[in-house]
Amino acid sequence: MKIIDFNNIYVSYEVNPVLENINLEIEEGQHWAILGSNGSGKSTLIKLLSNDLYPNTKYKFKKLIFGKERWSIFDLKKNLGIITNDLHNYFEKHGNFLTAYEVVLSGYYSSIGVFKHQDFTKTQHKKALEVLEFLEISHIKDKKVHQMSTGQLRRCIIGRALIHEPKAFILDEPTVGLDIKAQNSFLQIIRKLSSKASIILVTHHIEEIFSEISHIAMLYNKTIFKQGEKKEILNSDNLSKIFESKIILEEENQRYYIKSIE
Ligand SMILES: Nc1ncnc2c1ncn2[C@@H]1O[C@H](COP(=O)(O)OP(=O)(O)OP(=O)(O)O)[C@@H](O)[C@H]1O
Repeated sequence: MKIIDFNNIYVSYEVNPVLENINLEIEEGQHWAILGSNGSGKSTLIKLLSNDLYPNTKYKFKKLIFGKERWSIFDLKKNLGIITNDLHNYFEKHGNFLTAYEVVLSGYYSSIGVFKHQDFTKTQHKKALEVLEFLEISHIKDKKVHQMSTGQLRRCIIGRALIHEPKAFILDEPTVGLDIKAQNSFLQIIRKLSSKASIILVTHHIEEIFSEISHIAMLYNKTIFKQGEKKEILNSDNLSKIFESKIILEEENQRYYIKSIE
């Protein structure tokens, strides 16, 4: 089953085209990194996936998510855990009185917080605890959002999606704002998550491409410049092109890093 099956998609903001001729097929079980420089259209691509934006109907296109053309927002969220920093910021602003446990539980109603009229079953409560355990944040169960570190809140937000056991997660620059240690432990959590669901990691940080990532798509010049298996696509030439710099990429123990850039 294909998670994403896109063909000939164009997206414009008002009259300006931002994405052109997007063709992308992502199979269940694969893990992808979507790479692109600032302004290359990564966020736009995510908005397309979350149905916050629609393709330009001037062009004949295919846009299937799990084989379906139409989704209700709620059903889509159950299948596809989309984790953006907008959501993180929203919780910081409007949900800072919530505990870690409540943030996770709120996923059942896709609400910001839990309310008296919302009923949760025993199974749902149990699941919320399991999710906290899996994400290694059981110890902050009763901690409130305003007392949490950035990494802790981000894990809670993943937990909020994880209660639905989605088949795939789309993570938009998930390590923004994390220090080196927090970044590393967060990446370990994402790797753990990759045993449960497909990961689509949207980033411009090469060193975040963990070993389980099997495929790469590179956005450049409003379109997908290259895509395919990591070993074919992730190289100095392709990176130099999309970041418009002379980049030497190195790999050691399945970790990639930029050796030099001019
Ligand atoms: N609401 C909008 N209205 C008009 N143009 C927009 C809008 N949002 C984004 N754009 C433009 O679309 C292009 C792609 O932007 P997008 O945010 O998708 O890039 P990105 O790859 O996510 O960038 P970054 O890495 O900086 O987050 C940019 O040229 C941007 O200026």
